[in-house]
Parts: sequence; C-alpha cells; structure tokens
Amino acid sequence: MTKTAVFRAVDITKTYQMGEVQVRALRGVSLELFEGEFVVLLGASGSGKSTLLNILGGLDVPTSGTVHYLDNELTASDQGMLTRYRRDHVGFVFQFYNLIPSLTARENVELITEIADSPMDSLDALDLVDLRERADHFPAQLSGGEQQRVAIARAIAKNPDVLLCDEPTGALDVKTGIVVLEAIALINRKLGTTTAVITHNAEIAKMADRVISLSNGQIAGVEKNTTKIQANVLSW
Ligand SMILES: Nc1ncnc2c1ncn2[C@@H]1O[C@H](COP(=O)(O)OP(=O)(O)OP(=O)(O)O)[C@@H](O)[C@H]1O
Repeated sequence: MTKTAVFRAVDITKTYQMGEVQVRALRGVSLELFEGEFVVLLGASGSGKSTLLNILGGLDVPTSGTVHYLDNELTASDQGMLTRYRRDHVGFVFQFYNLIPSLTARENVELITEIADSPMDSLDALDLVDLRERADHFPAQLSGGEQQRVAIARAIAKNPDVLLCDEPTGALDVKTGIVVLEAIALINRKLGTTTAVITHNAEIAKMADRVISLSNGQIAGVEKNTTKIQANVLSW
C-alpha cells in the first residue's frame, strides 16, 4: 500500500535579503512527509530547519519552489488561505511555550478549542499529556516541562492533521525533555497525527520513523530507522 504524502515540497529555496547581504537559508529542498509518520528534521544550528518547518506550517513562504499540503498548493495560497490552513490543519509547538500567564492550563488550551472546528475536550487534551490534575494551575505554578506539555495539549486539542515541533526540548533538561518527547510520540501513535520534530540532537532522531538531515540549506540524507527507540531509553 502506498502511503499518502501529506506534504510534498519540490525544490524550495528561501533567501533572506539583509541589506546588501543575501542569506540562502534553503537551497533547493525536495521532500515528502507521509500520513501518520514521525519524522525528525536533524541539523546543526543555521542549517535551515526552522525555515523549512515554518514553510510547511504556512507561517512563511519560500522564495521559489512549490509546497503542497495534500491537494492544496500552499505556494499558490494567499494569506487568508494560509491562515485557514494553519487554523484547520496544523498544531505548532515551539521551544518556548508561549502560554498566557494569566490563564490556567485548561484556559490556555480552551483558547484554541473555542475557535476550532472539531476540537477535543480541553481536559482530554490535558489527559493525553498526563496533566489533567493540573488543569486549574497557572503556568507559573508549573515546571518548564509541564508548561511544554500544556503547549502540546494546546497544539493537539484542535485535532490537527499535522503536528510541527521546533526544538520542543531545547529549553529543558534531559529528564524533562524525555517526558515531553514521550507525550509527542504518544500523540503520534494514538491519534495518528503526522509529526515532524526539529532537533540538532542526533539521539532524539532515534525515536523517529524517518530522519531527514539538513546541512547548509540542503537535504544531506534521509534515513529510515529500522527500529524505533522509545523516548524513555534515550539519553544525552
Ligand atoms: N528572518 C530572517 N532573516 C534573515 N535571515 C534569517 C531569517 N531567518 C533565518 N535566517 C537565516 O537563515 C539560516 C537558516 O536559519 P534557520 O533558523 O532556518 O536554521 P535552523 O537550522 O533552524 O537553526 P537553529 O537550530 O539555530 O534554530 C540562518 O543562516 C539564519 O541566520
């Protein structure tokens, strides 16, 4: 059975013009991400990972090349279409959790469920990241890892088709980072959400179905993991 390509990017480039200087963040990247898979985008700082993820998530547009999300060509979409695409299909998790400090964990999740088409219950989303008991706590009462898990609950509460995570463990110690990765892997497994995680940490790549390595704005390799390692046995 052929798997559906959720994303298809063909020869995308991204050049930033900084005054006189041109920064070529992506130099001809082509890739496919398949339905339900867990992909790690691995690369050193500055290799173009965030630029690529932002383009897939409709937060940015490439300078040239095409990107499709299923049958929709993101590169032919206007801002309004990209906004709807993000709202209806994409969950984002960033390195810094961006929770609203004056709202409880549950209220932070409900910010999203209130505007989504077919959201899950906010407490069920918190349950998936094992934080139902902390639903009425404010971000300041939660540890960094717990705040990141609230951010994951918020991202998945709208039942997105894809979950895009940019260095989700970048601000966390190893033990806490592993708990956060376990939450992401559980969501991928349980809900079948196509998941891409950016990291510069090769150890984290071991938990993926496929690892796409980026170097200097280009794809340096694509590897399928024959065995997926569970997050709780990783260490770095
Ligand atoms: N808005 C921008 N304006 C100018 N240059 C940018 C911009 N965003 C990214 N770049 C440049 O593009 C290149 C790729 O950046 P990008 O953030 O995609 O890399 P990355 O692999 O995600 O790095 P990191 O792991 O450090 O976040 C870098 O040289 C960066 O300085």
